[in-house]
Amino acid sequence: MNALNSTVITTDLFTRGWIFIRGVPAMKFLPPEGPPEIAFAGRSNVGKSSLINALVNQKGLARTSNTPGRTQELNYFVPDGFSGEGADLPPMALVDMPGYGYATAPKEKVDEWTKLVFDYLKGRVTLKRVYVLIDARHGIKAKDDEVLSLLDKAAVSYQIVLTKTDKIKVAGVPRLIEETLQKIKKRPAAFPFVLATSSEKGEGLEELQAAIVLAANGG
Ligand SMILES: Nc1nc2c(ncn2[C@@H]2O[C@H](COP(=O)(O)OP(=O)(O)OP(=O)(O)O)[C@@H](O)[C@H]2O)c(=O)[nH]1
Ligand SMILES: [Mg+2]
Repeated sequence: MNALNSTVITTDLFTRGWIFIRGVPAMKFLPPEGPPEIAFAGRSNVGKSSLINALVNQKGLARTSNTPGRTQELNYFVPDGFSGEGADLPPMALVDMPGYGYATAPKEKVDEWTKLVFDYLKGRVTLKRVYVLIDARHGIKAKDDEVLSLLDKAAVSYQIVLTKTDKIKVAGVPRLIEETLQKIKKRPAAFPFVLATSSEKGEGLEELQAAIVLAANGG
């Protein structure tokens, strides 16, 4: 184990500036496996890019849009201040993913990036945790179930994060968490806690930051 690997990651990391380092349009363009990667997956428009921006408190970092299909590559974000040369690697990377399900883009392109999402999720050694985002208004859909099954099969640790909780009644949140937990309780790779967030209102972000830090530290 070198000095870098023994560095303990803390939530202070989220108060630094973060930068975009690479957009990956196909598996062969992935960076060499190194720092732990934490990925954000979910249906198009569920709020993946917005959640990354909210986590690092930088509105324009990941591009967001009302039109589903905004993110079309695996976009890598890391804390600033690491050269990436030699042992000076960032302690972790957040990976924003294209959405699955539907998108305002030609079918060929959508098929291409859906394949990229699935290949990355099942085949990346340094992928430490996947946050699967579920819109609080819609709950788990068939396409989400497909992704959860893939992650179970590949034994990739994942946790469900409800998004856009500001769009439902406050009283509905605990009920939705409970319903979602019931749906995933038999899934072997699912973390048995469901997080509820609103990027818009800044809710649930500290819990998610703490969870990410634990995952990146290998916990
Ligand atoms: N009300 C509300 N709107 C949100 C929230 N998070 C995201 N949105 C909106 O939802 C839309 C989609 O957000 P994105 O972050 O671009 O979603 P995405 O999952 O990255 O979408 P793709 O890259 O297209 O797959 C945007 O119009 C956001 O402003 C939230 O917490 N509350
Ligand atoms: Mg996006």
